[in-house]
Amino acid sequence: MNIKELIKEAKAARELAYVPYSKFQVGAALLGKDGKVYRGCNIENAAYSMCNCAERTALFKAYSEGATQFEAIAVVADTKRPVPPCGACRQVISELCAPEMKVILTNLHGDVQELTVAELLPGAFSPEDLNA
Ligand SMILES: O=c1ccn([C@H]2C[C@H](O)[C@@H](CO)O2)c(=O)[nH]1
Ligand SMILES: [Zn+2]
Repeated sequence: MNIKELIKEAKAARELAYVPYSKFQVGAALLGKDGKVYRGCNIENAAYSMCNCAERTALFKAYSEGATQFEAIAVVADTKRPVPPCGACRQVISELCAPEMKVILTNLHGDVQELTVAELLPGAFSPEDLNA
């Protein structure tokens, strides 16, 4: 699977977003090293703080099925610039994905920004910080 195909997967995931409050649909597609794709959409809740982003939906789906090694994640939304993941997702991605993994941010206009997990959240709080 190439980047273009992974973006297509993210767009398909976006169509399933449950967003009655923000009406802001986001899709993600996480490519496992085994070639499997884990799609994720954002899922909101009337208790707003319970909303879950597309990126974390995809990652939690993968981990819950035993997949922990990934090639890339693509994220798409209808934004002017390639959609920037929120701080919570940057933190979760930093811990659950390798620092050199590709992060592909895009939008419906076809703008694409490619970076690595390490670049997504410099100075992330990490498991090592728990060992005083
Ligand atoms: O990268 C992002 C940014 C926002 N959202 C979701 C959270 C909420 O449901 C809606 C508006 O913030 O978009 C994502 O899923 N991913
Ligand atoms: Zn997020």
